[in-house]
Amino acid sequence: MKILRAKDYADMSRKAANIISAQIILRPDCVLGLATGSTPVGTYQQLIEWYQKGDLDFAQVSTYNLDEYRGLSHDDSQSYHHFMRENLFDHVNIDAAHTHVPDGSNPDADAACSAYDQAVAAVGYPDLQLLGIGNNGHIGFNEPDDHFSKGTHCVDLTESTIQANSRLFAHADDVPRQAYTMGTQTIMAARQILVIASGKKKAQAVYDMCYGPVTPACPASILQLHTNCVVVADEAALTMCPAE
Ligand SMILES: N[C@@H]1[C@@H](O)[C@H](O)[C@@H](COP(=O)(O)O)O[C@@H]1O
Repeated sequence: MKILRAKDYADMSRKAANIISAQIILRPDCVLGLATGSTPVGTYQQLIEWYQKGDLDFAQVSTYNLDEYRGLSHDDSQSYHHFMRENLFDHVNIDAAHTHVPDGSNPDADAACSAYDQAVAAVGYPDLQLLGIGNNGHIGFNEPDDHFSKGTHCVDLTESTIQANSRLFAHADDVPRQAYTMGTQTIMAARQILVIASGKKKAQAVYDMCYGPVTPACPASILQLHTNCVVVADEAALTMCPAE
C-alpha cells in the first residue's frame, strides 16, 4: 500500500485525477471502477477540466460504479445514477452504453446483483478502481461485518452510514435503508486501487485501513493485501498515521 500525502482537498483531487488520467492515456479502452460520495467530486471536476482542454478522451472508456441505493429510480436526484451523470458522465465524451451502475430500481435484489456481476465479468474487472472510504471504514457499501463479502449483494446500511449520508437528503428518514454494492472480492480483483480520503472525520478509518489489523470489522483494511493500492489522503485525514 502506497500512501501519498496531499496538502488539502484540492491537492488530493489533482493527484487522484493525475493517476486516473495516466490510466486513460496509457490504455484508452480501460475499465474504470468509479465511486460516489463527496470525496471524488473534485477529482471528477479535474478530469472534466482536462477533457475540456482536449487532454483526455473518454470515447473508449468503460465504467462500473460500486453501488446504488435500493429502491431509487435512475432519475431520482439522490440516486448514484443521477450523481454520476451530474458529476462526470454528462460533461465528457463517454458513451452512455459503456457506463454501469447497479440497478437500484429493480426490487429483486438477487436478479439485480447477479446481473451486475455478470456485466462486470463480461467486460473484465477494472484496470483501476477508485474508492472513497466511509467514516466506519466501509468501501462501496460493504459495511463492517464478521466476514468479507464476495460478489454484488444487497446490504442493510448501518445507522452511522445513514446518519453520515443524511446530509445529502432533506431528512435522515429519506435515506434508503438498503443498497446494492459490489463485494469486497470484486473490488480486490481490480488491477490497481486508488483510495481517496479528505478531512479529519476520516482520520480513524484511514489509520485502520492502512495500519490496523486486516479484519472485516474495517472492510477497507483488506486493501493492505492488494499488490497495487495507492492511498491519496490529505493532511487532515492522515493525522493519526505515522509521518513516513
Ligand atoms: N457508498 C458511498 C461510498 O462509496 C463512499 O466512499 C462513502 C464516503 O462518502 P464521502 O466521500 O461523502 O465521505 O459514502 C457512501 O457511503
